[in-house]
Amino acid sequence: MTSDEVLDEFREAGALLEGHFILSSGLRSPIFLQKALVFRDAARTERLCKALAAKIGAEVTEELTAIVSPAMGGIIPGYETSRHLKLPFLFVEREEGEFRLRRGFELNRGDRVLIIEDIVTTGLSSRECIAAVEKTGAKVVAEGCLVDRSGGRADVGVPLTALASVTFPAYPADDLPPELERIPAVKPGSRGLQA
Ligand SMILES: O=P(O)(O)OC[C@H]1O[C@H](OP(=O)(O)OP(=O)(O)O)[C@H](O)[C@@H]1O
Ligand SMILES: O=C(O)c1cc(=O)[nH]c(=O)[nH]1
Ligand SMILES: [Mg+2]
Repeated sequence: MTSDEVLDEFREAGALLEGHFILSSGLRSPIFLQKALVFRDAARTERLCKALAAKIGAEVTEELTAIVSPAMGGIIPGYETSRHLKLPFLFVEREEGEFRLRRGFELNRGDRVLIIEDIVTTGLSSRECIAAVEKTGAKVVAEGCLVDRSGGRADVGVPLTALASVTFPAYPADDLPPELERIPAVKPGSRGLQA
């Protein structure tokens, strides 16, 4: 699957949004990939994650024992990719702002983990997820994501396999172009949400 074909899946799902968005990192962007609209279609999700699993199979030669994804966005693609790679699937979720394994999930020193993310922008959420996994003594071997919207510039600290690599603009909040200043900003993601 090419990057254009992956973006077409987002477009067809109505998930390629234009406006003024506050990203998880705090950066602002005129484009947002609303992955939830992709994941509401199981067949579309399967197509994307099957292709991601195949790309990971070709690029990651080291043995893997588990997949871990960061909630919320990573859970559905992580689960679906685990089905194709035939690996156990776990997720980390935020507790007082920090990613942790909960719900009886455990990893140990022998585990060799693949992280699966939905979208990578700055790589901050990926690095936080990797730190949480490594606290258990497990080793993070590689990461896969559906879309790397940094066009390969984000450094997650392990080799990253992106099904699509694209460059979408992102700006610091205090350095917005005039066309964004004019639109009220919305924050679609879950980081910082209060219960
Ligand atoms: O590479 P980054 O700059 O960290 O941005 C990408 C992250 O942002 C989104 O998560 P978000 O925290 O918005 O919450 P969500 O997973 O609930 O959508 C997305 O799911 C990635 O985890
Ligand atoms: O950087 C983000 O927070 C982000 C960007 C994007 O396009 N989609 C998303 O879910 N999160
Ligand atoms: Mg996320």
